[in-house]
Amino acid sequence: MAAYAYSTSSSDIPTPRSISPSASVISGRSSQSSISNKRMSISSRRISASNPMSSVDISAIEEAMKMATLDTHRGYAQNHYGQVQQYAKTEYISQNQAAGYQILREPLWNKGLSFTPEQRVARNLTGLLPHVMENLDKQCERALRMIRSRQTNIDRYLYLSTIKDQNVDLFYRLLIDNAKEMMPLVYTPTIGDVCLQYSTLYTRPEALYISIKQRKSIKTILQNWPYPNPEICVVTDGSRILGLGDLGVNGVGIPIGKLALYTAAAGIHPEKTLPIVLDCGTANETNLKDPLYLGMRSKRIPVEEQQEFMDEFMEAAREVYPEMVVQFEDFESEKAFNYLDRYRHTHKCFNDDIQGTGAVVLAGYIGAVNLSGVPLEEQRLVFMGAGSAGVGVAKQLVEYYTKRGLSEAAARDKFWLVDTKGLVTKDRGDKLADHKKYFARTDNNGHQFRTLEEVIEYVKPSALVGLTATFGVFTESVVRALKASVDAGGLGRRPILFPLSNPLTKAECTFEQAVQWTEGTVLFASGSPFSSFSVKTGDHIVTHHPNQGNNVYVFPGIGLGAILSKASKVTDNMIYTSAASLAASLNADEIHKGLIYPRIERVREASIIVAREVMKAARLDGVSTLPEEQWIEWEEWGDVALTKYIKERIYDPVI
Ligand SMILES: NC(=O)c1ccc[n+]([C@@H]2O[C@H](COP(=O)([O-])OP(=O)(O)OC[C@H]3O[C@@H](n4cnc5c(N)ncnc54)[C@H](O)[C@@H]3O)[C@@H](O)[C@H]2O)c1
Ligand SMILES: O=C(O)C[C@H](O)C(=O)O
Ligand SMILES: [Mg+2]
Repeated sequence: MAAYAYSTSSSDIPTPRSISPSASVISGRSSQSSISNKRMSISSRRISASNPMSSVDISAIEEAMKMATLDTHRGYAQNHYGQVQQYAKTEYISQNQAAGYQILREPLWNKGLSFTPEQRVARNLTGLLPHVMENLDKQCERALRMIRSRQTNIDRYLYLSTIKDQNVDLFYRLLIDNAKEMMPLVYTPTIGDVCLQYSTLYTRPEALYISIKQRKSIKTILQNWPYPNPEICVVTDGSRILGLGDLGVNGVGIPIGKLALYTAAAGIHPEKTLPIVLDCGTANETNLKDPLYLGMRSKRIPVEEQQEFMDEFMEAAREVYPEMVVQFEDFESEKAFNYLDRYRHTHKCFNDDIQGTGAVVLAGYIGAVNLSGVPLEEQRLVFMGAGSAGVGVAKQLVEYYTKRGLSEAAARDKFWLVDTKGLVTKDRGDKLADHKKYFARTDNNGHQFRTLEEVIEYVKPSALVGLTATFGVFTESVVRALKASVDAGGLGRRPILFPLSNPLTKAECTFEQAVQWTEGTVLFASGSPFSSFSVKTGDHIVTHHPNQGNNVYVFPGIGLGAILSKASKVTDNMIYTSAASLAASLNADEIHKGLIYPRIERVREASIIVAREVMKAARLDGVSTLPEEQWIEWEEWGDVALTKYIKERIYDPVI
């Protein structure tokens, strides 16, 4: 648990500093007295010390609130502090109420109806809340009823955001306990719609917004974040948001959503998460014409200028928050590859779309191959889409094959990548983007294959992966051709079909289509969630269960593992291990149902396994900076001890 000491010597603005270097700053279930509570207890101590009768004098409140809020973020704190003063000085509101009211207004302090009678008295909350005391489960029941009564998913999202703005514990309890229902609201697909309308839906800031015009102030802006020492940052420039293209600053919904899942799925304390959007202009004409658009109203800056901006951002981030892991998200492919190559050896960072997607699809592929009846070495894979995700996934799978004994050339030969111009070949006649060159085929004898049907006819694949951001490109004839090519011998071999594009409106085909067109034999995973469905055949009802092949199964565990192992960088092996451990995390029921990923309700359990194995990989690669004695102890006690260590450090709101 985090421990903080406040230096009061040189300035009236105390600065927090960790006094427990070996302890993680992720707060745990056992630590309901997280940093914010710590601040409050400091506040309360000072208040009661200054007045044993607990009638509070205004200067004590002022000082307490300074202690509570001025420690990290001046603008934010001054705002809070200003409000306290304002309330405290208002004729109709007593000084005691001011302190209590402030607690209820701070989403990280507010425990809603969970405050005990003692806490209500001690914190001047008496009468500010209805009489009942309710645990979080009860409060979730109320919230669920409200959410379910809303007509649209955007309305549900907005309701959830209101809860997040008021009571962080309640928001995360809801998300953790109702992952299947809530995740599609705070993440894909709803978050796609939210991003499209972000500038209209906007009510309050939830991220750092750094524009190219603020290049000289990046450090100051980072320091302005109200919570101390973030451990994980998700940053985008909004240039390729899901499959929706360039949304500019409106893309900030993605870092916000991903970080909500860092907390829900991996227990990273919400105070330790930092969403950032870099505003480099946008190519999106709709946004540029929208009078409410919140970003810079100008065209995207040139790639070179953004490179410099990015260098400055990465440098500033490392200087201001040296422990923070940076996750690159939804940068258009050229930048995605460049930034990953440029910073991966010098900064604690990884790219979710390239590496996270690579890992999650590898995990699903391992499971699917086991069920397919086609041995691993006989598999032939066609990828529709050769962008950051397509190439990232194909490379991860090549690594898997090489680890299983194939030469790199033989492994690479198993992949046929297709883009808008057809099969990617060396002699296609167009200038191939750098990231595609590795997979460009040379065995096509000068013939070019322009359509997916032609490619399937030529390759006879056993697996078809879609990362095109284009709805419906897996047509009936394509899927039927895939099935025919896999099971030409009538041996009951099953096709692997992964339409992975997000959100649902961009999926290459639907789950029902895939089942129908393959007579129920498909091994299916999609990026956004489809529902199970049942069909009656004769007396039998058969229920088909889809899989969600989304990087949410790995990025939270990769980030948590990197943080807890205090990794100096994120290595390829850490990413690879996340895939292998996810593939091994299915329970008996999931295996029995023929699933290839754990059910989404178990994403938190899976993330802990992934984090544990990522930590071990960090250690093996020599990038964990934890003390050696710690590792020796875990080696002695094994996974149980390491799992316990992780569980003790993760956020799990209770009461
Ligand atoms: N499931 C997941 O976890 C996950 C992870 C990352 C990305 N994605 C999704 O993958 C999609 C692509 O992401 P990206 O970063 O690779 O984008 P990208 O823009 O870098 O790549 C898209 C690729 O698809 C090709 N393409 C587009 N339309 C096509 C068509 N009709 N036929 C053939 N090829 C076509 C393009 O030429 C390009 O190679 C997005 O929808 C994104 O949401 C899903
Ligand atoms: O955001 C997601 O749901 C997955 C992925 O990172 C994407 O870009 O589509
Ligand atoms: Mg993404």
